[in-house]
Amino acid sequence: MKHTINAIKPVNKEAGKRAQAHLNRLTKPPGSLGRLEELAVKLAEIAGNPLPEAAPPASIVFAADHGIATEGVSAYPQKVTEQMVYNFLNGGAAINVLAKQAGACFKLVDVGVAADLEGTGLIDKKIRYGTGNFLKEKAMTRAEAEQAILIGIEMAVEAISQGARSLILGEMGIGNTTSASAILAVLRGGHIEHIVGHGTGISPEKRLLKEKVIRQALAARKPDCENVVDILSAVGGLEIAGMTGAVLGAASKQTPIIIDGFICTISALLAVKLSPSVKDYLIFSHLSQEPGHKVALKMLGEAPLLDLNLRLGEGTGAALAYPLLESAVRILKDMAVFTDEGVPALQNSEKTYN
Ligand SMILES: O=C(O)c1ccc[n+]([C@@H]2O[C@H](COP(=O)([O-])O)[C@@H](O)[C@H]2O)c1
Ligand SMILES: Cc1cc2nc[nH]c2cc1C
Repeated sequence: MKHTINAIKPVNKEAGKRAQAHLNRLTKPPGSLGRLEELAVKLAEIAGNPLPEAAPPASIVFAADHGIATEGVSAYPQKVTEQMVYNFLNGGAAINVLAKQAGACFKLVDVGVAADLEGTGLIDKKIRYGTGNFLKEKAMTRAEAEQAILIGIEMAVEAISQGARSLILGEMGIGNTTSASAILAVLRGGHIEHIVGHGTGISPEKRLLKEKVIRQALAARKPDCENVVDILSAVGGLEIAGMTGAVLGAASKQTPIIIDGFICTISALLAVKLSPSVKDYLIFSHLSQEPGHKVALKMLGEAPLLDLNLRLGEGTGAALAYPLLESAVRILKDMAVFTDEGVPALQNSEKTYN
């Protein structure tokens, strides 16, 4: 992990300036493509190249179970994590559809599902059969948390070595909004009412129970808010740690990583805590309905690209935002520039896309 963190460099601001200068010469009023221009500059900074690439993307979903689910904090039973893994492997989940549309290769990584799984395409990196119920015991050992981060690094680096030029990050784990909310509460301090939400769709009464469970668990576990591995081992999730690793791995390889909803953003927050330079490699796709997401994004000083009332996870919001990266790249590469004579003939581009 140290080796990867040391390999994370600040992004290349000079390449971003060159991209911005190019954007300003394109046949449009300066700045008129708004946030798409910001995205183009960001991609140039990440790649260290004013003409960056985003294609092809790879979609990586980390799956794991949560002992805290037995406290009745989710609308669904733990078994659904396993059922959804088979759905992912059969290509029937929302992320399969959206990753295919984005032209992404899809990877499903089991870091801690509480069942023995088998199937074509499954990447078996199981560390344990779900976390411990962190109301009663630590979620995992520090060694397990570190191992999950290392697996995440390995998965991201492998996808990039196989040709991915951007990553679409996602997760699956019944109960993981409770874990993510607990982590956010540790990092942020203060009251938790505004960060605990309805997850998969729990009732107002269950949401109050969820709040109580988190409050009691934090009082019992007392994680060190300055230590990412300690936080993960106290109240974390194996897939949350895996995604933190994937973020570190992508940043170490100067590759943009598209962050999905609430749980994924909490993983990103942990990665930024480990290495502040990571932040400039992250693209926040959408605003989740989970209230803690707004809080976490504010801590990072980030505004997501989309707001579609999503709360599914799996990387669906990240996959939906991916085409915007490709649009930013194509604007940089394919638009005509103003000449001394004014607007050039508009049929200037010979490039076509299928
Ligand atoms: O991505 C989000 O913002 C998001 C918000 C709410 C729920 N989820 C998904 O729903 C599951 C967690 O919800 P819960 O209620 O079981 O804690 C997990 O599999 C997540 O992928 C995801
Ligand atoms: C059906 C279902 C699908 C999911 N995908 C991500 N989290 C999920 C939670 C449930 C319950």
